[in-house]
Amino acid sequence: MAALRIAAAAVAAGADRNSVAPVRSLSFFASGFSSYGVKSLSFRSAFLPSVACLRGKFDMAGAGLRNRGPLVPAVRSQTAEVIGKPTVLVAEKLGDAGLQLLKQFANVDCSYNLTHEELCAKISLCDALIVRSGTKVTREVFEASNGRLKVVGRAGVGIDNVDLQAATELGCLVVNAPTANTVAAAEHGIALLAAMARNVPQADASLKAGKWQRNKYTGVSLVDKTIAVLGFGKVGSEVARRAKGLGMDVIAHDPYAPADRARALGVELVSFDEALARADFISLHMPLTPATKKIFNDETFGKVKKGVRIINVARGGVIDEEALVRALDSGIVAQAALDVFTEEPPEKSNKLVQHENVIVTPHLGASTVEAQEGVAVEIAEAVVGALQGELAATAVNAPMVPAEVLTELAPYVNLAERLGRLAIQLVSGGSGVKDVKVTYSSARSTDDLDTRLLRAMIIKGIVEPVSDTFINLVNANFVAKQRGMRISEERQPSDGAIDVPLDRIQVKIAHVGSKFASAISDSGEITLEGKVKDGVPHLTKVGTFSVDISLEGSIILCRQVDQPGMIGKVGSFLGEDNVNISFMSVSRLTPRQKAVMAIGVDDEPSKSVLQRIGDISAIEEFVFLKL
Ligand SMILES: NC(=O)c1ccc[n+]([C@@H]2O[C@H](COP(=O)([O-])OP(=O)(O)OC[C@H]3O[C@@H](n4cnc5c(N)ncnc54)[C@H](O)[C@@H]3O)[C@@H](O)[C@H]2O)c1
Ligand SMILES: O=C(O)[C@H](O)COP(=O)(O)O
Repeated sequence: MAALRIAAAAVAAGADRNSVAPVRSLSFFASGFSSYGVKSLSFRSAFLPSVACLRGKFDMAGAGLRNRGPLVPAVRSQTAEVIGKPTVLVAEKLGDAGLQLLKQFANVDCSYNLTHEELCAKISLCDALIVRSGTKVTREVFEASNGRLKVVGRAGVGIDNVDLQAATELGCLVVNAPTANTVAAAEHGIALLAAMARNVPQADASLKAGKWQRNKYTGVSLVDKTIAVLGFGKVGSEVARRAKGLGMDVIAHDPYAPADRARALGVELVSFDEALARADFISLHMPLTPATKKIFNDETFGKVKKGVRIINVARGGVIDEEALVRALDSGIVAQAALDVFTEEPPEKSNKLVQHENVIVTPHLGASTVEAQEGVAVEIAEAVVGALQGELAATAVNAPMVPAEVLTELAPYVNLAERLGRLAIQLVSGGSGVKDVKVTYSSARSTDDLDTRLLRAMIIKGIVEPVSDTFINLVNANFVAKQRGMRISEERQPSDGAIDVPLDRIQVKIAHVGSKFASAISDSGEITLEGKVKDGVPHLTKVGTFSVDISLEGSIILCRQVDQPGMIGKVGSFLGEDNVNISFMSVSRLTPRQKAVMAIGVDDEPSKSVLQRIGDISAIEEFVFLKL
C-alpha cells in the first residue's frame, strides 16, 4: 500500500512561489504589472473589475483607481501590498489632452529624442511606452525591459517601427491609435496631389528666389484624370472620397477591401496590374509589410502608364527608392510627392529629396493640431485601459474579445485557468506536457462561444506553475507552440441552460503519468472537469470520479478504501493543524471499495499533517494541490 502512496507535499511546481501564486493568476493583461494602488486582492474581485472597466471606460477619480483591482505585482517577489502608480514613458511628443489623461493614472516620463541606448536603459523602469513613428521599438528594447514593459502604445496607425514578434513572445501588448489621424493623412495626400500637379512648392521657391517663371510651372489638371488608390482602408477611402469631389475617376486596388465599401463610394476595385496600367495618378495607402515592401520596383514601374504621378503618404519602404529615381529620370514617372521615406529623416543628399520633379514633406501626414490631440487621447485611453487589465479594442497583437463576451465569460476564465493549474500539478515529474485536449460542453450553437480567452487561460494555468513565463492573451499561443504543446479543442452539445455560455469544461492531458493515479480516466489521460456554480468555479470530476468542490484555496485529493470514519479522521487531523476545510466531497464507484475524497482547504496544511493523512492505512494515494 505504501508503494501506492504518493508523498504529500506541495507540488514542486510552484511550491517556491507561495507569495505570488495567489495573485499572479488573477488578471489577464495585467499579469505582471505593479499593484498600483491596490491594497489587497481577492480572486474574484481581481478579474471582474477589468471587465467592468471595459463597459464603464475610465473612472479616473483617485478612489476609483484604488479599487480597480486587476493589477498584479510586476516583480514576483512583490506582494499586492505595494502602493504606487505605473510608469509610462512617452518617448515622442504627445498631445496635451492625452498627457493629462495619462497623468491621472500614471507617473508620466516625457523623454523625447532618446537614443536607442538611452531607451534601452530606461525601459526596465517603465510599465508602458508610448511612441510615434520615430522610435524603433526593437527586440532589444523588449528584452531590456526585463519583463516590466507590458504595453507599447503607438500614437498613430503604422506599427512597422515596433517588433511585434518580440512583443508577442514576451507577452507585451501593442496597441495603436488607428482612427484619429485618418482624415489628416487623407487631407495631406490631397494637398500633395494638388501641390504636385500645380508645382506649388517649386514655384514658391522660385518666386522667393526672385524669379517669375510662369511658363516653367504650368501644371496638369486633376479633373477627369484617373487616380488609383492602392490600399483602400481608412486613409485610402477618405482620399478616394475627396478625389471624387475633385472630379477624378477613382479606381482602387486592395486585396482585402470589401467590394460594397468601394461601390458605396463609386470606386471601382481592380487588380494591381490594371490599376498601374490605367492610372494617371497613383496614391499609396497600404501598410508596410513583408508583402508590400518595395512593391514599387523596376518591374512595377515597367507596368505603369508613362508620365504617371505618384503620391506616397503611407510608408517609404513600399517604394524601392532607387528604382523610383530611375523611373523619374527616364520620364516613366513624371512627378512624385513623398511624405515618407525608407530612412527617416533621409540624408540631405537623398536623390529623391533633391529631385526637381519630386516634392517632399517630413512625414507630416498625421501632423495637424486636431489629429495629434485625437491620437493622444486615443492612445492614452488604450494604454490606461491595458494597464488596468482591459482587453484593448485597438490591440495589434492580441485577439479582441468584445466587452459583453468578456463579462459573460469571466467566471469561466477563472475556471479554465484553475483546471489547467490543477491538471499540471497532477502530472508526474519529468513528463513533458505535449497533448492537451479541451472539451467545452455548451447548449449554445458553435458560433456563439468565443473560446480564445478560455484556451489562453488553460495554457496559462498549465504553463505558469512550471515555468517563469508570464502568460497572457498576447503570448499564450506562442508559448504553447514554443513548448511543443498541442491544444486541441472540441465542442460538445449539452442539454444545459441556454442562458449560460458553458455547461462544463473538461481538460485532459494525454501521454503523461500522474502523481494521483485516480486522476487518469479510462481513456488513459489525466482528466479534470469543472463547472461554474453561482459564479464560482467548481471541480466536478477527477478521472472517472465525480466530486464537487469549489475551486478556492487549495485541494487535497485522496483515494481510499470506502469505509466509515475516513472523513472524520482526515478532518480531525486538519483541524488539529488549524486548517479550515471549505468544501468536502466523496465519490465512490462501488460501496466499500474505492472512493475519492476531495477536500478544499483555506490554509496550507503542514508537512507533518499531510504525512499523518498519508499514513492512514485506508488511504491508498493522495496529493495536495495549490490553486
Ligand atoms: N504619412 C502619415 O503621417 C500617415 C498617417 C496615417 C497613416 N499612414 C499610413 O498609411 C497607411 C494606411 O493607413 P490606414 O489607417 O488607412 O490603414 P488601414 O489598415 O485602414 O488600411 C490599409 C489598407 O491597405 C490594404 N492592403 C494591405 N496590403 C495591401 C496590398 N498589398 N495592396 C493593396 N492594399 C493592401 C489593407 O487591406 C487595408 O485595407 C499605413 O501604412 C499608415 O501607417 C501614414
Ligand atoms: O502611421 C501613422 O499613423 C503615421 O505615419 C503617423 O506617424 P507619426 O505619428 O509619426 O506622425
